[in-house]
Formats: sequence, structure tokens, C-alpha cells
Amino acid sequence: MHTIDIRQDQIRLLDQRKLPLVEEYVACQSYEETARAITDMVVRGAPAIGVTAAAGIALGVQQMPEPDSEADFDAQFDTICETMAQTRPTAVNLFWAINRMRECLQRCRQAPLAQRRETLWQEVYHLHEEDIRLNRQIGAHGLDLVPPQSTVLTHCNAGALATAGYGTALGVIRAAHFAGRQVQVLADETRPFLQGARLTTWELQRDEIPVTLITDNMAGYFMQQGRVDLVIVGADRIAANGDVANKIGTYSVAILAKEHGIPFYVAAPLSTIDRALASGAEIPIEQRHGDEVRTVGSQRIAAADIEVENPAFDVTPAKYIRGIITEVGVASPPDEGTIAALFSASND
Ligand SMILES: CSC[C@@H](O)[C@@H](O)C(=O)COP(=O)(O)O
Repeated sequence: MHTIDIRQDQIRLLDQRKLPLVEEYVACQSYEETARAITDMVVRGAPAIGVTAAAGIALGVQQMPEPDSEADFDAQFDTICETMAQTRPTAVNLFWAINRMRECLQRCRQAPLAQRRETLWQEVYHLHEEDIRLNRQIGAHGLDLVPPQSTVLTHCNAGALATAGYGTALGVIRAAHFAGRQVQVLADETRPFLQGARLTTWELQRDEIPVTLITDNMAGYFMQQGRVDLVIVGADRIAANGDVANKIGTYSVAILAKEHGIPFYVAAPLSTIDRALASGAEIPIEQRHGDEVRTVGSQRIAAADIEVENPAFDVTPAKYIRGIITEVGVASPPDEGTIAALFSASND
């Protein structure tokens, strides 16, 4: 299963709106179609959005009309990057990946157009492979936090589908499973897009990792019953102080976990940490269309004209988080010091 299948004439994306009922790829034939696929959540999840945007940029440069000057090339390149940047505001991996493509272009600036195109594609393949490698490292660092025979609750989908492969939160669960820890997963359904019900259960079942689906409002019940040992979620953006933006509902789960003395961990690559933001209050929260709340699947469940709020993410303050599991180690407790130490470790 490939979440993102990169070809030089199109980007093929496993259509996450249709899973688990239909396994179908959407072929994006241009950078504009790639951008629309991100906005419409054909592909979603912070690292997957980043890799897809990078691929969209390479596709845009591949197809751009022959520029008549360097200024014309720059203008076209900026338009492509800006279109990608407008897709979704919260996952910082999007902007991180666009920057990586800009930096890559700077390195091959002097080369002829054909060579620039090739170098940008090579960067995309590199980002794709790198993401899978980092996820495996996150899994290795998180493994020992998962006790044998434990039940792990997760929210949303931070798995292979949300990344280039393997996953972050589900990467840790995968690593524990394949190390023989006999882990069980409780998957929150994750209204309104139902990433937990549709995607997390689907990908864990494929790996034969035991998973039970619960509705979002059952998390407290299972914690009170002593049936949750650990919570692991992903992240869309982490501020310098360790506050974490993740799928709406994560904050409620974190508070429930704190009340019940259950360790709450976040798994994410360093590219999800936005050190330019002092705290989570500065993280932009995407507001999505109200119809996602008025409907379940294609079924409308509320009046078409009912007022709706649909924030896609919330911010969990660092004080509720036991640790942030990254590819270079665990920031625990997460704060400016432990996070800065991870970045120093990554530069060694
Ligand atoms: C490894 S993915 C981490 C996060 O991106 C994930 O938990 C999440 O909130 C995804 O939100 P989505 O709106 O589905 O893109």
C-alpha cells in the first residue's frame, strides 16, 4: 500500500475519503490538482501533506512553460509554492517541505532547467524515503514506553496513511507489536472526518494488530474502567514550549488521561516542531466547512442551514504531555529545554 505514489507525470494518492470501503487512487495531473487533493483531504496527515506538497512543486516545475527569463522562472516557482502553502494552515510540515524545495532550488540555481527539474524530483524522493526512515526511528525510540500487553488509545490517524509510510503514533505501536509486546489498540472514531474509524482501524487490521473501535465520547469510560494503559497521538504542529496542535478532540483525551494518571505521549518528527512559535496560542487552527459536521459520510444528520463550528485541530498544553517521541529521542517533560536538546542532538 502506497499513500503517495510519485511519478514524474502525475502524483497518485490513495483516496483517504473513500477508505475503507473503496481502495482507489486519485491521479493528480498538475500542481493545482495536487493542491486541491490536499485541501479536499484525499491525502491528509502532517508528514503526508508535506511530502505531497513537495511532489506537487516538482510536478509544477516539470510542467511549467519554458520561462523567458530567470525572473519569469522565479515568478512561476513562487506561484506554485504559494498555491501549495494555501492548502491547509495548521500542519507545519507543509511549510517545512515547501522550504526544503526552495532550498533545493537555491542549490541548483545555476543549472539548466532540465537539470533543476531532475534535482527537485530527487529531493522529493529523498523526502519520501527520509520520512519513512524517521518514522521507524520514532518507533524505535517509543518502543520502550509501551509496556507488554498494554492497551494503547489513539486519536485520529497518525499512521502509514498520514505519512510516507509506517507512521508516527502508529509507528510506535507497530514497533511494539513487531517486537512482540502484544499491544492492543483502542481507536477513537474521530469525528467529523472519522480518521480513526475509517483509517486507523483499516491500516492496523492489515498489519493484524488488534484494534477496537470506540466513539470519541467513550474514551473517559474506558479510562475509568482501567482499560487504557497509555495514550499515543500524532501532531500537526508543536510550539517551542511543547504545546501540541493535533486533531480536534486530542485536548479532551489528554485531560482525561491526566485525571486518570495515564501517560499521554505525542509522536512526531522534528519537522513538526515550529520553534518560531513560543506557545500553542500562536498556532493557526484550520476551520473547515460546516457540512463535515452536518453529515456523516454522505448522510446529512442535521438541518442544512444549522449554524456549525468546525475547528479541525485543538491545542494540548505541554503540561498534559508526558513526552514527545521524535526520531532523535524523547523530550520528557516537553519544554523549551528538552526540545532544544533534541535539535542539538540532531545536529551532532
Ligand atoms: C502523523 S499525522 C499527525 C497528525 O497530522 C494527525 O494526528 C492529524 O491530526 C491529521 O489531521 P488531518 O486533518 O487528518 O490531516
